[in-house]
This record gives sequence, structure tokens and C-alpha cells, in this order.
Amino acid sequence: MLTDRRAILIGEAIEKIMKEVGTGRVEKIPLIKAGGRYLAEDIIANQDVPAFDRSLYDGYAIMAEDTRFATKESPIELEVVGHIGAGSVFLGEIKQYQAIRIMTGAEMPKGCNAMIMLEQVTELEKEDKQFIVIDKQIQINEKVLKKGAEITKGTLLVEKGAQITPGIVGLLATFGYSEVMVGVKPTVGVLATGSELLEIDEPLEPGKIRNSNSYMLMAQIEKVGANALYLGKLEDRLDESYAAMKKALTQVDIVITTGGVSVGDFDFLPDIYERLGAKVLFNKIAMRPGSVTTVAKLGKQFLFGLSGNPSASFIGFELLVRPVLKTILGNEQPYLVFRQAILAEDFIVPNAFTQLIRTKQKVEGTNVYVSSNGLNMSSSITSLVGTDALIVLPPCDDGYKKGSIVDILLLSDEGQKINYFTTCN
Ligand SMILES: Nc1nc2c(c(=O)[nH]1)N[C@H]1C(S)=C(S)[C@@H](COP(=O)(O)OP(=O)(O)OC[C@H]3O[C@@H](n4cnc5c(N)ncnc54)[C@H](O)[C@@H]3O)O[C@H]1N2
Ligand code: MOO
Ligand SMILES: [Mg+2]
Repeated sequence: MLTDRRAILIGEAIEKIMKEVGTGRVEKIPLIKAGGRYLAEDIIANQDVPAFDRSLYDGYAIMAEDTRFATKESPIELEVVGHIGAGSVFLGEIKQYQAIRIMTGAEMPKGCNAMIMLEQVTELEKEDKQFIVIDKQIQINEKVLKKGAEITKGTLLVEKGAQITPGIVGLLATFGYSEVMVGVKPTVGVLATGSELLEIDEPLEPGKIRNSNSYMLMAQIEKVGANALYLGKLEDRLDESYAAMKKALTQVDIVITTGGVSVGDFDFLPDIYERLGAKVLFNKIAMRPGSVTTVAKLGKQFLFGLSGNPSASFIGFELLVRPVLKTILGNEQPYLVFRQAILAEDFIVPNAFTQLIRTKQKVEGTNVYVSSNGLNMSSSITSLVGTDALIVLPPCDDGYKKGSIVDILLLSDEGQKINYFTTCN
């Protein structure tokens, strides 16, 4: 069926969608499961770090004043009256010209205000007593990490919305968070449409193809951090497809469909949205691939009608679904990271729609070069392999020449090996 379609700009499409995203639910989960999730609470220091003055090295805790006149010519001797490792506390009293043998991380004994490393003293034994000889002046607080030197109680450590990186996990553990509040993972159902579709384990038949989009989309959903649910594939039959969609809406938070969203005789998604009474936010975007991408809302639930063409489906997800899922998960910066790069080939075909070209970045020195990663067609699947960014070419009558500076959207955070074998010389 033919429906009225007005292509809107990608930016407008994203705005329309993002206006409709409510805040996600939150839950408390064990820290061990929290990596990669998004904080639903500010983390505030509930103690000083360190919580006590700590020795930074293995050696001797001393009173710095005792070394005031120590020199190579007239070194001083301190008697060693105790011995502690990390985790132990010296409970005695230290007097003038005494020292405590102390290990890295141990709490500084009361009365001691500096430490000296093992390598910097000479150890002596006299009449069954242990002594150290020091031949230089030691400053107050030398080699001691003072209580609160890193963080003082009450400091805001990490803001709500941050992704819990391994570093943040370490921080949370330091402050005793065995559980942490995070955004709940939405469940996203994937429903493929098309009478041509076979299951992936079925042998090919004439005119048929395997349902690759569902699996690709589920991997994209999981990569973002949401839960993916495979809802199967549908024949291009309106009544059955409508019933399947109704059922899907009871099973998941968001439904993504692929295919059946254009103007063909068997493209039933527009009719399904109408029958459901869903609010269609838009049904055409001035982008290629993915121009037919349609997004609707039924109550609080999003229905993403992605194109059936694999590259279009992939890009529709990254540009439109990803920010919604990230926002629901609690991320306040849900968009793809963008940077600039140099075009390594001509794109001189004029296009009224923004082109999004799959690319694999080539880094040479400080320059990043981009060109099409294989077949630049909506139907292409192989161009998605190795793709680590999308080149964004807004409409332009003259197209784009090799050497132009263009925007790219990053899809991967994988880097390149750097040369670790250099020095500053
Ligand atoms: N007269 C017009 N025809 C088309 C237009 C148009 O504006 N006027 N738009 C074209 C564009 S652009 C695209 S993109 C496609 C989008 O079509 P649909 O989203 O309706 O998708 P289908 O027609 O169902 O399938 C398109 C293509 O993708 C293959 N496909 C579908 N599902 C899967 C899947 N799960 N895994 C792998 N491949 C899949 C399907 O076999 C088709 O080849 O419409 C153009 N036509
Ligand atoms: O939507 Mo189509 O992908 O523009 O080729
Ligand atoms: Mg179609």
C-alpha cells in the first residue's frame, strides 16, 4: 500500500524519537555484575582514602625529627622496637630514637611521621637488639600517604549516568559498594518479516534467503547492553503479522521489525501501525540507506520499523535505536562518537539524501582516511564486516571529492597497537 511519506532530516528524526524516550527503571545489582551498566546514583565518598596514614614503601617508620642532624659523616642510630606488615597495627608507643620496621601499605604507628626505605638504611645488631643507621635528614611526611590524600569523605566521585568501567568497579569496591543502583536493561524483541525468509539453519531454496537481519540486530542490541529476544519471522500476511505484533508487544519493552516497511504490495508494517492505533513519528528519513525507516509509538512502547535491506537495517539501529536503548539504560551521552577524517575516494554522485557509508578507518600518522568498505549498497551485508565507522555525507549537488574533510561516526572502540619500544630520545 502507498502511504504519504515526507522525508525528514536525520537530526529531526532523532529529535522526534528522543523526545519520546522516558526515563528507564532502576534496580540494585551486585557489583560483580555491574561492569558495563550505567550508574543510577551519584557515588559519594563515604570515607577518606586512604582511611589512615600509610607507608608507601617497605622500610622503617620513624620520627623525622630524630634525623635532623644526620649526615654521611655523622649518621644516627635508631633502635627497631616493632615490626608490622600491611593489615597490622602497631599498638605500642614509640620513643625518641626508635623505629618500627614497616611494610608497604601498613598504617603508620602512632608517633611516627615519616618512613625510610629498606635500601636507604644500614641494619645493625647489637646485644640482641636491632638498629638502623640513617645518614641523611628525612622530612616530615616523607614517603607517607596521608589520610584523605587521595579523596576526602563527602567528595562526589562519579556522577549518575556514567558507564561502570573496570576502574569504576574498583572505586566502588574501595568504598564498600557490594551492590549498586543501575538502569534496568530493556528487553528488545526482534521480529523479521518476509515470506522469502528461511531460518539460518535451513538449506537455501529457490527465491529464498536466510533471516540474517534478526541475528545481526540481536547482536547490536546486546552490544549496546540491552536484552534481545528473538521473536521469529513472519510470512508477508497482514492478519498474522498484526497478531504477531500484538503478541510481541506483551512480551517485550520495544519491538524492532525488519522489512515490510516500504511501499511494496507486501509491505504491511504501515497497515499494522494503523490497526494498532500507534502514533507514527515519521515514515521516511532523508538518508541512504534506510530511507524507509519508520518509527511508531504505542503508549510507552517504541516500534522501530527498520528496512529489510541489511545495511539499512544495521544503520537504522545504530542511528535511531541505539540512543533510545542507551538512554533507557541510564546513559546521558547516548550518541555515537563523531570525529573528522579525510575522504580517500571520490563520492561525486549528487544525492538529495544524506549518505551513510560503511568504512574501515585507515590511520596514517595523525591522519584518518576513509573510503567505502566494500559494496556501498543498502542490500550489502559484506560491507558491514570490518566496518568501524560510518562516513556522513550530507546532501550536496557536487558530491564529495577525494581529500575532503568529512564527519564520521565511530562504531568501534578498538584501537591499533602502538609502538611501545620508543623513548623520548
Ligand atoms: N517503489 C519503491 N520501492 C522501494 C522503495 C521505494 O521508495 N519505492 N524503497 C526501497 C528502499 S530504499 C528500501 S531500503 C527497500 C526497503 O524495503 P522494506 O523495508 O519494505 O523491506 P523488504 O521489502 O521486506 O525487503 C527489502 C530487502 O531486504 C531483504 N530482507 C528482508 N528481511 C530480511 C532479513 N531478515 N534478513 C536479510 N534480508 C532481508 C529482502 O529480501 C529484500 O531484498 O525497499 C526499496 N523499494
Ligand atoms: O532505504 Mo533504502 O536503504 O534507502 O536503500
Ligand atoms: Mg519492501
